[in-house]
This record gives sequence, C-alpha cells and structure tokens, in this order.
Amino acid sequence: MQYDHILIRYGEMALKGKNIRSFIQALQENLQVKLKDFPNAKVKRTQGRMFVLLNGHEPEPIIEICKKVFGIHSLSLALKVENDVEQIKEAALEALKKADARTFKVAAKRVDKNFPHGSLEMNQIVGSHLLVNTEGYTVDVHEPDVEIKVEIREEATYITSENISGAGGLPVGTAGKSLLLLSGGIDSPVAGYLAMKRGVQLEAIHFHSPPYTSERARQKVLDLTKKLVGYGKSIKVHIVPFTKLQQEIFREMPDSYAMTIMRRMMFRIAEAVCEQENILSLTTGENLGQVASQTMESMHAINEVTNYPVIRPLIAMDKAEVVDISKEIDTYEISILPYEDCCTIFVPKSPKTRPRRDKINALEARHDFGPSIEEAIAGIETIHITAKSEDTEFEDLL
Ligand SMILES: Nc1ncnc2c1ncn2[C@@H]1O[C@H](COP(=O)(O)OP(=O)(O)OP(=O)(O)O)[C@@H](O)[C@H]1O
Repeated sequence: MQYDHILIRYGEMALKGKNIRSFIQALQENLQVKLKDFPNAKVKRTQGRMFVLLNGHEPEPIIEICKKVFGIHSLSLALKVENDVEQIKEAALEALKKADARTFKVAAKRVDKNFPHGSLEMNQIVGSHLLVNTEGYTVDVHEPDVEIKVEIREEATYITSENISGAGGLPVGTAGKSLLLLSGGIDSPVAGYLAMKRGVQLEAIHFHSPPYTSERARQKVLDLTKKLVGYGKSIKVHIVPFTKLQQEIFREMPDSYAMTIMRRMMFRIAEAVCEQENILSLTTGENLGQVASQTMESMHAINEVTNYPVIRPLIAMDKAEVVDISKEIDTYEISILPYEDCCTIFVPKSPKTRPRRDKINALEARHDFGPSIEEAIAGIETIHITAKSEDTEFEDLL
C-alpha cells in the first residue's frame, strides 16, 4: 500500500467566516498552478479538507512545493481507504510500519456519523490491531514517537502519521495587490515575503541608476523577485530609469535634504505605477530607527506625497529577526552581494535625520521636477518574473 494522497489542513482560514469559500478556492487554484509540472497531480476538496492526489508522482517534491504555499497550516501523507473497519486496520498497520517509531498512539476522529463505531472505540480497535500484529511497539498516549490519525469522513477514511508544518498565512491573492519597493538589500525582499504571507499579491518597482548602478545590480533584483515567486504567483517588476532625476535632485537641492526628496520621488513614481496597474497600496522594507533616513520625522516627510496606504511589515523588527527570515527564504545570499544600489552611490555627507515637511515643500517649489518625473515614468521597463525565469550564476559574475 503506497501513500497516494497529501492531506492539506488550512488552519487560520477556518476563522474567516463568509470569506471562507473564496479563500479555499484561491488556495486550491494557487496549489494547482504550483503543481503544473506534475501533470497527474490533482488538487481536490471535500467538506473541510483539501487533498493532492498524487496519481503516481513521487510525494517528496510535491511536499516541498506545498510547504511554500501560503494558507496551508500543515500537511500529511495519507492513505485513503473505504469506511470499512478491516481496511482501516490494515492501512493503519501500514502507516505504523512506514514510520520511524517505537511508541505510538491512535487518534481516530469520526466525522461520518453513519459509521458504526465512535472515535474512542476506533482508537481501541485499531490500537489493539497494531499491537497484536507488530513486535517491539508500545502505546504511549502522552508523548508517542508517532500519532496514527484515522479520519473517518463521509466519502472515505484517511490515515496519516507524520504532520508536516506548512507556511501558514493566507492564500496569495486574497488580500489584494501591493507594489513592493524592492531594492537589492536585505529588508525589502523580507517585507515582500511577509506581505505575501498575509495574502497580498505583489508587483515590484526598482529604481535603477545606470551607469552608476550596473547590470548586475539590476539582475540581483530580478533574482530576488524569483525567490519571492516561489511563495506565490508570477510577479511583474517595473524598472525605473532613475539616473537623470537623481542627478537633478543632488544638483538642485541641498545635500542634507537630497535623500528625503529622492524617497519622495520614489513614492510619487510608485503611486503613478499603482494607478496604471490598478494597485491599492505600497509596501516597503522600512524599519524604525535602523538608519538615519528611517526616523519618524523622515517617514512623516516621505509619506506626505502619497495617499496610498504604505505597508511596512518590518516596522518593529530587530535587524537580527529580519536576517533570520531572509536566510529562511533564501534571499540573504543574494542580498549581501556587493552590487551598488542607487541609494548607496548618491549618499549625502550629512543627511537630515529630522527633515521637516514645510522646509521640503519650500525646497521642492524652487525647481520643476515634473518633466524628469514624467520621463522616468515613460521609460519604465516591465519584466514578468515567473518560476521558470532564468537565475543568474553569481559565481560567473563575481
Ligand atoms: N533602489 C530602490 N528601488 C526600490 N525601492 C527602494 C530602493 N532603495 C530603497 N528602496 C525602498 O526604500 C526602503 C528603505 O530603503 P533604505 O535604503 O533606507 O533601507 P534598507 O533598510 O537598507 O532597505 P533594503 O535592505 O530593502 O535596501 C527599502 O526597504 C525599499 O523598500
């Protein structure tokens, strides 16, 4: 008897009241799309459960994919049998033999009230069958090596042993769209990942300043996006040619305010992209107090130029926590590659840590940045990153 199903549990979603149907539908669709390289694998739903039918595929690579799909709380390989006591006993024995365990516990759950034996009775029936037909195993109801779960549902009975943790969160796409301001650094990819975890579908925008920033810096951002795509759907990346506007800011504005004004320009351009793409919010990797440009005053000054909600998932995190997540999602090694970013090459000597809105508005009124903003927007290049987009071999580039 081979494991032929993966049982999917979707914890938090059960709490979502009226939205539950659309959330489940989104999870099913996201999962099916992720499994497109496994043509026989089918995602099916029954009342309260979702399954991947393996139909002959090896389970391991499919489990690895399921572990990255938001909205899944946990998953298990399952044996499916009819609601028949003999079949259930045999399948449970098979599951126990496949597990690496010495002690076990049976946890039966009767959902189908037409089934003649209750949950407690089934624990005893199956438990004694396992003890009689094996050697060296004992029952431990408190801390067993393995818990053999027997779920008796209306359509069939599912037997599982190992419980594998899922990525949690909510299915991508159920919380609308946001435009991620994606630099090549450590923080913004983590911010994007956390937004996706709350069900947000992302597009990304990157400000690029050739020739001061290289082709490699740009490719780095595309490679970071590809890592994020692993957790959701394909992502459109909008690359903004930022050189001219940036030079103009540093030429026309006092050095100490240039950084804040540059950030305001980024928000203005990002908002224009949101309007074009029908996106309702921005997401950034900003974090209170990490660097001079991220004080409360600075955020107040930058935020003035947009009415769009700005999602800042990292706002209260320590750097170490952000680094841990970036390692977990495999963006860290790409982020630390030493390619220059547009913000790091035009670093003012003494940026204002407490910029004031009135002062900035007066400064910006002195020069018409309009034409350069329009030119930057007109020059945007949009690249579609999918799971199949090519990675860069960094060894070759270094
Ligand atoms: N070149 C860029 N293109 C797009 N967004 C950017 C760019 N530079 C900065 N940002 C956005 O502004 C945020 C703050 O940038 P800053 O350089 O101050 O912080 P950071 O903590 O170093 O962030 P990161 O690690 O993401 O670069 C970034 O997290 C990102 O969302």
